[in-house]
Amino acid sequence: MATPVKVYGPTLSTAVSRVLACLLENDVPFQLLPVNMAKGEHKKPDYLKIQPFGQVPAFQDEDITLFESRSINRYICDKYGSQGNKGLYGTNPLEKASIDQWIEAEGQSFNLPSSILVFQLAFAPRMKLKQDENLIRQNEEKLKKVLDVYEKRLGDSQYLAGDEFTLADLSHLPNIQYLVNGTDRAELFTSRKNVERWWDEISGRESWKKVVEMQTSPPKS
Ligand SMILES: N[C@@H](CCC(=O)N[C@@H](CS)C(=O)NCC(=O)O)C(=O)O
Repeated sequence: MATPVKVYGPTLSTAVSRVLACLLENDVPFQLLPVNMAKGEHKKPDYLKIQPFGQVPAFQDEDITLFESRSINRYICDKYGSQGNKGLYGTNPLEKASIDQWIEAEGQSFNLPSSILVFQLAFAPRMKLKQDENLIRQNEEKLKKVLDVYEKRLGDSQYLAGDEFTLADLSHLPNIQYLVNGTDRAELFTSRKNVERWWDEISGRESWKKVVEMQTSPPKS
């Protein structure tokens, strides 16, 4: 049997959970390796050898090491796509270009305001840090503008890159999960009817439900 791929980092990390969702979609066996971020393990020389920016996740498959969750996911689909969900990263250049376009939209437009809100609204209170109301307001406005674009797009097609669930939709799951279920800002999504329908569909996938289960009851290490 092939050696399981390795994912380094905690399941609560949005970038780690993005990779886990992709592995589960593709039925790829994996081993999760803990990185204790509270103790700064992600900045230690041994870890920096596999993730030079000192962030999670890092990923290993046989003798290759990768970082950047969205690139890792493209690799997983290219290599393992035939084991599980074949359509996640398209089957021809045009499909791939459309999926890439929406993965970029997620990475370049959606991710920054949404991850600032996740940190400020979900993590800061848990960490007993003071919230920055200005930053929250500014990023809420930015996110609303992005979601207005999504609302229009999702009125024309079932998913972002067309009528199939793809890596582009999957990439959004971690931040929306926190905003809808871990803050009082769910309305950003539920007040937009196409976005709400889309969120219900993508968050209802078995793969994502498993990731959320892993986040709420992480395996004992
Ligand atoms: N673009 C990277 C972002 C990774 C990232 O920001 N990871 C966070 C946790 S979700 C982290 O490691 N933060 C600690 C740090 O930046 O020092 C990816 O998608 O993999």
